[in-house]
Parts: sequence; C-alpha cells; structure tokens
Amino acid sequence: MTDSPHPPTYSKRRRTPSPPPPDPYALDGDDDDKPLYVPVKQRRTQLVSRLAAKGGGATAAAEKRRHDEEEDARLQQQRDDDDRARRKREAQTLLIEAQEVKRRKAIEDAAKTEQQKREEEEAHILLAQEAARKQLAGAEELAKGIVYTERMRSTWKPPHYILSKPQEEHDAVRDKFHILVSGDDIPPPIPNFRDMKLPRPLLDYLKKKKIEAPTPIQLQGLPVVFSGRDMIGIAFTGSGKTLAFSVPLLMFSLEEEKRMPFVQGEGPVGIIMCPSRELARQTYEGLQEMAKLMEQGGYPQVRSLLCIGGINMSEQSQVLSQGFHMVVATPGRLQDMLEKRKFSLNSCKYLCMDEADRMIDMGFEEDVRNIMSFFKHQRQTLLFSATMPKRIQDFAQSALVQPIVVNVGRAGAASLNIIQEVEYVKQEAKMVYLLECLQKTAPPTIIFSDNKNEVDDIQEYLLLKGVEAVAIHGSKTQEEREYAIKSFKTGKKDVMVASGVASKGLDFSEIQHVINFSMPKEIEDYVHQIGRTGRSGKTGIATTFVNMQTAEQTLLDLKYLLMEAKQKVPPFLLSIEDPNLGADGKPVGCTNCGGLGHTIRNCPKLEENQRRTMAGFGRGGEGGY
Ligand SMILES: Nc1ncnc2c1ncn2[C@@H]1O[C@H](COP(=O)(O)OP(=O)(O)OP(=O)(O)O)[C@@H](O)[C@H]1O
Repeated sequence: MTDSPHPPTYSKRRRTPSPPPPDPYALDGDDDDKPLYVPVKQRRTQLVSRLAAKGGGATAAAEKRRHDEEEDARLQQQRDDDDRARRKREAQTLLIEAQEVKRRKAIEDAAKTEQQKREEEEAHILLAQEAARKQLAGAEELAKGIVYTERMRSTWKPPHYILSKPQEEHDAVRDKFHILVSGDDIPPPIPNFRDMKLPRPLLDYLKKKKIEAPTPIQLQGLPVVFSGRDMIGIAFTGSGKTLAFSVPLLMFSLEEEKRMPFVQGEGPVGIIMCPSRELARQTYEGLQEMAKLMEQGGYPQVRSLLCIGGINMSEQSQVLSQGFHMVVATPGRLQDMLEKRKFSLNSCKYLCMDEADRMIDMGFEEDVRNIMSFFKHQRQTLLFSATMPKRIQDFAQSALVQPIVVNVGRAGAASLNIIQEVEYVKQEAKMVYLLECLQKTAPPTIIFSDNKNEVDDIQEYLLLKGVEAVAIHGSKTQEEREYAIKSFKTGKKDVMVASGVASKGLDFSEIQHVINFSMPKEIEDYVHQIGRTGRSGKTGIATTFVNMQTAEQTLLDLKYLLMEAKQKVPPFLLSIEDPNLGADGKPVGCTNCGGLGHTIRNCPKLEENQRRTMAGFGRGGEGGY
C-alpha cells in the first residue's frame, strides 16, 4: 500500500456478481424493483408511527382519520367498479357474445374480395355436384349401360267414374289437400279407400284402426303406386306414408300368389328398406297383421321376411323354406343375405326406400347401390320421407323411370300438429330442468339426445328420481333395444330416452311430449325427432333445449322452421340476424339440404359428408345393419 494524499482511483473495473438467470416462469413485467406488497393494516401502523415521530399526537390522529376515510372511499369505489363489471358481464349473455363473434366474422367476410367469395361458393357447389354425380344405380346396369325408359304397368285401374272426371276436378282435390304433383300422366287422387278397390278384409282392418279416410299422401300416393309408377313421396311426419307403400306391396303379393303359389326358393315380390331395425320391425309387423286378416278373409296366404341385423335368421327358416312374398330389411343385413345367396331378387318387382334420405345420410349409400346390382330386371322404385332434399331426389333420378313426385307441404317442413317450444337452458341446468319439463304433459314422453353416454346418464338420473324410464341407442344389444321399445309401446314405461334410432319413422301411439335434450345439428333430424308426436291428426308438444353450445346457424334454421309452422319464436331466436337474406328480405336457404337458416356455403350436412369421405366412413353406426 502506498502513502498517497489522494485516495486511490481504481482503473480496474470492479467485478460485479453475474445476474441470476431469468426466471422461466416469471410473468411479463415481473420486476424486482417494484415495492413489495404491504398489507393495508401494516401500512396504517407504519404511517401512524411516522407521524408520531414527526410530533403532535392530535395532528397524527387527524391525519390517520383522513387517511382512513380516503382508504375506505377507495375500497368502496373498487367494490362499486367490481359490481358494475359483474353486472355488465351478466347482462352480456352468452348469446350476445356469440353474436359478437358472428359480427366479427361478418366483418371478416366483408373484407373478402368478391373473387374469394365466388371461389368459396363454387367449391361448395362442386362438392354438391360431386355427391349428386354418384348415382343410385346397380353396378351391372351401369356397366352394361342398361337404361329403362318404359314405365312399369299394373293391372290396377282407378274406377271408371273417377277416370272420366275432368282434370280440373282432380286438380281441385289436390288443391284442397295441399298436394303438389309433378310428372307425366299422373293417376287421379282418390279421396276414399273403397274407390281404390281395396278388398273387404283390408277395409275392415282400416275401419277397426279408425282409419276412415285416406290422408293426402295416401289419396294421391296410393293410386300412383297401385298403377305401378315410380314415385318420390314427401309428406309430414305421422301422415300415414307407411300405408301408402305397404298396402300396394301386399296387394301385388296376393296377385302373384293367386296367379301361381310360391314354393321354396321363390320370391320376394317386393322389398321395403328402412334405415333402422326398429322401423323395419314395425313395418314388418304391420304387413304381418294385414296379411293374416286377408288370409282369415279367404285370400291366399302371403309371407314376409324380416331381414335386420341383431336377429337370428334361422328363426325364420320356415318362411325361407316356403318361399316368401315381402321382405322388410335394413340395408346391411339385406346385402349380406343377397351375397350369401339366401335368396335372390330375380322375381323382385318392387323396391321401396322408407326414410330414403335418412338412409343415404346415415352412410348406407354404398349398401343401397350394391343391393341395386342384385336386380336382374326393371322394378318399381319408391322413395318416401318427410324430408327429401333436392340433392337426394337428384341422386335417385337414375334409379327412377318417369317418376311422379307427390309432395304434401314443403319437403323438410315440420308437422303442423306439433306445438313447438324452444327454451334457453344452460348446459349445467338441463338435467334438473328436465324433471320440471316432464311435468308439462302426461306420459308417454320421449327424450332425445345425440350422445349415447348422455342417453344413459339421463336415464340413470330419471330412474334415481323415480321416473319409469327406458333407454335406447345404437350401442345397446338387440335384446335391450327390443325390451325398451316393447315396454314403452305397451305403456309399462312412461319415458323413453333415445338417440337418433327412435326418431326414424317409429310410430308410438299418442306420444304427448318430445323433449330434445339438445338441439340436433341438422334441422332434418329435428323435424323427424319432434315428429314422434302430433301423429295421425293428433296434437303433441315438442320442447327443445338450446344454449350457447347450439350452433348459430342451427338456431337460424330453427327460427325459420318455427316461423314457417306459425309457432311462437322466443325473443333470443328472433334477435339472431340472418346474414344471408335475399334481396326480397327472405331467407335464401340451402340448396344442398333444404335448411332455411343457412346457405350451401356453411351447410352442416356438406361439412359432415366431407368429414365422412375424408375419414373413409361407411354406414352411420346406429345399428341399421
Ligand atoms: N288415413 C289415416 N287416418 C288416420 N290415421 C292414419 C291414417 N293412415 C295412417 N294412420 C295412422 O297414423 C300413424 C302414423 O302413420 P305412419 O307411421 O305411416 O306415418 P309416417 O308418415 O310414415 O311418419 P314418419 O315420417 O314419422 O315415418 C299410424 O299410427 C297410422 O296407423
């Protein structure tokens, strides 16, 4: 160390400790320099002691009071702000938030150039055309280029006095019953069963069932089908479509049997295809009942075969060994039986697809096409449904010869016999509210849910609450499904909880109330589901729960459907604006599925089909096979 008058200056830089590595979990803006948080109480004590140190106890007390008041006012202000924010949050319902999202999307859409919009539109149209190009025709007929041009004929003729009426009178009958027809040489409508030349036992059967006059689809549809013509039949749920294709098959079968009795290996005369096992069984049972009455009335015996998955076909070995006239089937099992050569379609002249659009939408398209390839000659082809979008009609064109379209109401419209109620129920409140909702009417009630697990959960909850409920969905065994249907149909159980299986065409007597626990994504499913009530001229109620989980375009589809059926539209649905209104202020609607609340650009069905195609999905999984 040197003796220096000046303190040493250090030219050498002092070694500072290196900074600690950054805290990977530190939040942005974390800063060690910020003062540490000191609780209010502690801050007050510090202040009092600082003031006391400055002197003057009285001044200190006054200062403390003032500070306390300031602090209280600040806390009150904070509470008020929090309260206001909370109220604002509550007022801004989830629906409004969704509308905000939609508004932002509309702004984004508006920013798209005309060119971009056109390209999007074209892509969607191409997709729809691609689907339409896939025709409903057998591979062999397509390969050989076989095209049938002559329509089928039958021996049935309308009574002479009806045939001799002027065309205007027929048109007046159609107008009266709101029947729209298209096609050439359309047979006249016949407003009573007797004039349709039904045999006495059948007339008695109808009378016994309190079926006195034909419904619109029957009074025009039956003459068309009896005449041997191909037909697309569209009419509301519960309006008696089944009879319009079952009775002619029975009559044709009787005619064939009378001409020459069927022996082993012969038949069938005709096939009715259904999208679900339950619906097939119901139609089969109806045919059986009518055939039995005819036999008792002195007509020859005609036999039918039920051809559905989940049942043991050997139980019907007697029918198989005798030859049979009518087959009611689901597509998968029918295809299987044909491939195994259990029977052939060499003499089959009649093919009816009930709920045809549902069958295609459920992924049975390929099965149906394969079945078509087993036909060796022309047959009469019929398609029936309450919802038959143009896309399905186009798809079926190649299988139809000079078809007649009989349309009662808009394809896809809901039955006017149903009071439709839509309620906003938060997801977590649904289960509890369900119990209250069940009180709306006396049983029987059907509750629909899209989700199989949810179906089970709802049933379990209802059982716990003492409600007699059964459940049915595609993952249940055939026995469980049959038990559920039987005990519900016979009135042993009050409530049936179901996935889509039970919505397709099942006819339970006098369902009072349908509850859609969740709104189906596709509006056609909604129409079929609520259609389990309000059947055969009776009135029923349908309640549908919607909430933020319901897609906005589904809500729009629903809004227009309610408006069309002149139902009460709840304010939250009314407040949803349609971004796709036409120049006339009316909804443009979707050319692909017929929904009114969206266009083809955002058609959920098209998206679902695309998803299926990409995933290589086949049939739809509710156990149709
Ligand atoms: N002419 C009629 N008069 C009164 N009731 C009828 C008549 N025809 C059929 N019904 C009855 O109406 C009910 C519904 O008939 P059906 O099941 O054929 O309807 P649907 O139009 O096929 O309905 P969905 O589209 O739901 O399959 C049945 O119970 C049937 O017995």
